[in-house]
Amino acid sequence: MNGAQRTPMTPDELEAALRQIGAERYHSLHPFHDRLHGGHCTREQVQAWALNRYCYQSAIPRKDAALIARCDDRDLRREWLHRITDHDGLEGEEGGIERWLVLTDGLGFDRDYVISRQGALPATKFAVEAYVRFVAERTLLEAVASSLTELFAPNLHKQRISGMLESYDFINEKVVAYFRRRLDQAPRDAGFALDYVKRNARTVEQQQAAMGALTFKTEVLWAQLDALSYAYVSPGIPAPGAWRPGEGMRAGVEAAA
Ligand SMILES: O=C(O)c1cc(C(=O)O)c2c(n1)C(=O)C(=O)c1cc(C(=O)O)[nH]c1-2
Repeated sequence: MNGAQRTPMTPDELEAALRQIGAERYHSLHPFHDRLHGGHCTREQVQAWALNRYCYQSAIPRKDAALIARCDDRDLRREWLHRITDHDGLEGEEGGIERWLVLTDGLGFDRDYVISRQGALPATKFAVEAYVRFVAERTLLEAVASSLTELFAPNLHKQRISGMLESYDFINEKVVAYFRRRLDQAPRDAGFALDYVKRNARTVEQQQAAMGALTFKTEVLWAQLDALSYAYVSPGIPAPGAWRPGEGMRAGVEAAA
């Protein structure tokens, strides 16, 4: 389980090692999440979080397309494909990105402003693009393993749904629909990815690469919350050009807020 290890772990030992990475590093541990779920964010801080997270959401289908583009295995491509439509939607069936925009609508944002990503923090953009590039450039095993943070997402989403509904009068069932839907989607996707990694990471090197990919991904998520905290909590200095409270709202929303 460390750099000196010479004998590969069994698949179940590998799973335990991957879960340990989540237990130690997943962004559920970030103080921004306590603040968000515990009702201690201002409306502006919730707005900043949702605006920045749109960048992540909207890049996920590009990341999944990058994985498919380099995959010779037809079964894996078929299995991975629904991840794209889960986010982009299908004719007559809205996807996760639309549900995320319902959340930003509920927070008063103008959709074009959100979609333009012009107000996102530089660190958000860099972290998200690093994830897309990682998946495009590293081995397929690492690309699949980097999605394994989703193993840990459902607990976080459950806390988020109940915490935010309870704590904020500007959050309602309609705007948390994104997270309710992920409660079914994420375990299915993470279960498949975990099984793939357990079957394909057989050597010490492959197992270390899979663990490294998951660690990298926890850093992609953590860096986004660090940046958000610096810009909008303390010291509260958004980068030049990044969103400032009141910007990017739909006409008339500011007066009602
Ligand atoms: O709210 C969250 O904390 C959170 C985390 C993650 C994750 O762990 O990567 C994802 C999501 N949400 C999510 O909604 C989502 O669609 C998603 C896709 C992926 C991925 O790596 O393919 N992660 C996540």
